[in-house]
Amino acid sequence: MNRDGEGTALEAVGLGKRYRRRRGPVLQDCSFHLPAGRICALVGPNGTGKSTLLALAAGLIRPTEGTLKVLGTTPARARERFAYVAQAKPLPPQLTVAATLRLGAELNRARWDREAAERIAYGPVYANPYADPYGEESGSAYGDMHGEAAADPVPGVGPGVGPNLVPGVVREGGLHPRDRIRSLSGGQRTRVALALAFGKRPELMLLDEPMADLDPLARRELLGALLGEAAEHGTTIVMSSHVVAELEGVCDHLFLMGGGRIRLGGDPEQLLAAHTLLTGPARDLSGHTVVESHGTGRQLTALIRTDGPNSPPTDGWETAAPSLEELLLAHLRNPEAPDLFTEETGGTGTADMTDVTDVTDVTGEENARP
Ligand SMILES: Nc1ncnc2c1ncn2[C@@H]1O[C@H](COP(=O)(O)OP(=O)(O)OP(=O)(O)O)[C@@H](O)[C@H]1O
Repeated sequence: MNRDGEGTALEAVGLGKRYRRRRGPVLQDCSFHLPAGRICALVGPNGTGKSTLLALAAGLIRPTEGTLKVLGTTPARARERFAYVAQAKPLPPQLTVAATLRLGAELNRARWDREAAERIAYGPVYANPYADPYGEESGSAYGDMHGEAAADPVPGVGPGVGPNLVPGVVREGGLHPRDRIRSLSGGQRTRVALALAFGKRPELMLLDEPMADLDPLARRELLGALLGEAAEHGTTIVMSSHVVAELEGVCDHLFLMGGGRIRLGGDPEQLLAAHTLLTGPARDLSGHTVVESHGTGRQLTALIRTDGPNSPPTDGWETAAPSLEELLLAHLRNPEAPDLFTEETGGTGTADMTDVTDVTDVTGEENARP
């Protein structure tokens, strides 16, 4: 339990991962703490180790150094309690959607939530309240594996629409229980993979770029489902993403990865409140922690830390609160910006938000982008 009486979803201490001896480490001395019940966005440039961190948490690979606890124990011991959706979303191509969900149910007998899984897989497909999405005639997982799909008993309704469905209610891009995995688009596979994750009713969901190949409507629907799940069951969600705009207002926790570690961590509101965006004629910003600055000619835009001992300068600067996108972009542009963690998130050896007194004297000039 942490100081607020919450459990801990993830705890890394001195975590390191190196794939090949001759190559540099992907993660190095990475320490952080994620309280349970948060919806956490994991962001960072390509190749910074987001998938690696999620795979370590899922127990698919082992750390080279340090430890990563999942739900207070090792990933292996926590296996039943978390769900992991990989970027590649490997699913058995020969199975139907219904058989895949049945397999999920068989593998997770103790906790399977059929309704939750079907809600995600089929979305608003069913208008018939008596519909049985598994359809008795759709056969067993074995039958499906061996190509024994049932013939469509509703003549003229069209391919993929079965007897338990009201014709015309399968929305465009929607799934039917008897669709085979191999016939699905990338976004439709994502839907099935997320359905398996939801059906498991996990305490923790580890999602590697879950929204990448979904259309805007499906994104909205599935983000809504994730929020509902987290609110109703206190599920912790960790999801990597490159789409910063969709994270705003959804996540109540943020991890920015870079340089083999978490560079920014904590409640996005608190992280934003610790920064000010300045615009004005270029001049000396020494005495302030400048995260990043860039300018055209004599005009400068700078993101500075405002949680240090110095208040933001007011003389001639226009000041504004940064957006989440501006905060992240500034840190991405300047990998040298000092790390920042809200109090509850920082691991061993990390900066604490209450503790950023070591103000680096950086002028806008020195830190300007070329
Ligand atoms: N199985 C592997 N064997 C060797 N190197 C690997 C392996 N998996 C990842 N890497 C390397 O580790 C680094 C981090 O990769 P990772 O996939 O974790 O990054 P990422 O932040 O998820 O990237 P992206 O945003 O592009 O998905 C990369 O340099 C990658 O080449």
